[in-house]
Amino acid sequence: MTKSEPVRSLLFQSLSSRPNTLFSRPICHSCCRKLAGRSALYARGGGISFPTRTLQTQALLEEVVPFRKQLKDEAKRKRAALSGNGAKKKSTDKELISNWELTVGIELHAELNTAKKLFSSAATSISDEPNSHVALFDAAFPGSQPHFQKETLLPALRAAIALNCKIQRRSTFDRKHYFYQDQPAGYQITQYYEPFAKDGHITLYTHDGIDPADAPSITIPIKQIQMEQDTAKTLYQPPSTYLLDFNRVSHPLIEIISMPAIHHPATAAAYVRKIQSILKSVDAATAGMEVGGLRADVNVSIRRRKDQHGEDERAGHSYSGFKGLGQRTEIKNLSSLRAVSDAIAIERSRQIAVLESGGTIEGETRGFTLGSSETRKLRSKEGEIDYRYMPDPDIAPVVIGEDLVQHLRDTLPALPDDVMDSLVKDGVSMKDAKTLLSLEDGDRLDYYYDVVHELTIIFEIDGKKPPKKMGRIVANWVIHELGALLTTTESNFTPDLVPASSLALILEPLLHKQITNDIARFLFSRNLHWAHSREPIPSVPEIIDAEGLRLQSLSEAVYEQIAKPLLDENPKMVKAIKEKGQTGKIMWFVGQMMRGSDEGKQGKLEAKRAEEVVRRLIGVEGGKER
Ligand SMILES: Nc1ncnc2c1ncn2[C@@H]1O[C@H](COP(=O)(O)OP(=O)(O)OP(=O)(O)O)[C@@H](O)[C@H]1O
Ligand SMILES: [Mg+2]
Ligand SMILES: [Mg+2]
Repeated sequence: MTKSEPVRSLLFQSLSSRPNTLFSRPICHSCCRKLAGRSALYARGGGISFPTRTLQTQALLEEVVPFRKQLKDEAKRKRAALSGNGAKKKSTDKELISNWELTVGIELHAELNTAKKLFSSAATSISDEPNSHVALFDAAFPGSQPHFQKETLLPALRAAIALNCKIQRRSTFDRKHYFYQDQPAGYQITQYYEPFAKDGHITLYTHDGIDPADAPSITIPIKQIQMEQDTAKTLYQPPSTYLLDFNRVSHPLIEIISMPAIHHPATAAAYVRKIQSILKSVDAATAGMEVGGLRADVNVSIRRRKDQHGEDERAGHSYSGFKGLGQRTEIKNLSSLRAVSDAIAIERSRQIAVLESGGTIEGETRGFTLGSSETRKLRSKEGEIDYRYMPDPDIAPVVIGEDLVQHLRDTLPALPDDVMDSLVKDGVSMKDAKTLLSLEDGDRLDYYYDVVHELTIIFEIDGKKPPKKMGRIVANWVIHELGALLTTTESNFTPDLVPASSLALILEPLLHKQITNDIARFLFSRNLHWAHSREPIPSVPEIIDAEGLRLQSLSEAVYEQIAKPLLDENPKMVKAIKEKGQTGKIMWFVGQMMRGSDEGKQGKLEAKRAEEVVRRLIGVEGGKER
């Protein structure tokens, strides 16, 4: 919003006036980003660049190998060293891992889906021109005051309710002090002493991708959720330039803190994935990990398994009632599910190696780059800054009424678990239900519902009951048939590619066996073609009628003509069915009819009628209603 000169010159000053030597110690959450005294800094506002490189930095730059390259080279070297004795190492690793119990606690930072920033009326934006939405307070202009934007509470509350937290009637904001170039005030406003939500939990199931050892489900307690400000975004321009985009400064965040109750890397990733989908489903946070909308800090410790060495062998650390934990290290700022599980597994191996060789684990903050074979020390506990938390004197306590909480509870959108249950009830397989929930951030699921809705209306108008397998068939088309078509036409999914109403008009005659699968596919691809060519589209029923695509129901005689030769060729099977009552073999004949005949291949045969004919010809009546 404010594009005024004072703010721009402030951005310039706030960077250039700070001695660069301070950067040699990266501080706090998003800070473990590679800066460490190596970079030139620029703040760019509205297309203007302000060079702010200090003399010290200039001197350093001359001899510096870019940090990212150093990491890559190191990882390459490590991988090469490991590859020589890979197989043997893997089996010893497994043995060692089984002696130690891993414990993980996760801090998740999610950008809330709000129009305004946390303490100013500047707009939140992730794609606008850099530094175009910066209020005086966001840039820490002296004398500027925070104005808490109450609306930002709503998505935070929806998230907390969805994560089963107790909403605190009164919460407060505190200052967490640290210095870094992406934090203009020199402190971050967060909720340290009295967060707005506590004591939540989520349950993860096998289909969420948890480790088999946690099957069939595991409940992870959430200690608390707090609101806080985001920091500026640092844009790295190799080899040594860092640009700062202050649009992100003070974007409202929630930090979701889990208890140390996760014991497997896969479960940790499943936890993050599930929280991401819950936040999306209640419209609390929409931006995914790939754009930095969700960032994870993982805390990792290990302890010897109880059954081998007894209670007293256990380490003596504790956290919020969880006792006997090992010393934790914290790996900051992970931005993909893969990075979460890899970093944990790699850090576990490192800690095991240290303890097995008689060493001790130091409390450290570490970093991890995806693809690397190791976590990397950023700073030790002693080097840790004292955040000097203090209540923010400029922000009044937040008081949340029970009526608001109840209203949000009553109007909360369906959560992923509920959606999954209802899809499965509609006949969708668990696998397809999961796929629907995950594709295009839920857009494919919305498309599925639109198609089902359109079909329901068609059936209502026709005065018919929707067939039981409608959900399964729609899911199949929305996922697999559409997926194949998108691949062959190299298109990306959008809901208007083949409008839901058109797909419903294709599926209605298919469900009634009035057209074959092949014809339905043909109609589907024709619709997609029209969508691309932007020609006027004839309606689906018009094409079916104009081109005579509707199936005429085949006579009993045709079914018999297909079945009889099969029965004649397989007298032993017929005997087994007739004399030994092996009726399961009837479906073998049905399968042969459906797959082996021209009519079957064209989708003109109905399995149920084929079964009836086979039973009648063999003389075995009955059969399950399908
Ligand atoms: N011994 C341990 N092993 C594994 N995880 C732990 C251990 N002790 C604490 N944790 C986890 O570490 C996290 C601590 O987060 P919290 O925000 O309370 O503190 P912090 O990391 O010191 O603060 P911040 O990083 O926000 O400045 C929690 O998720 C908790 O479950
Ligand atoms: Mg924390
Ligand atoms: Mg932490």
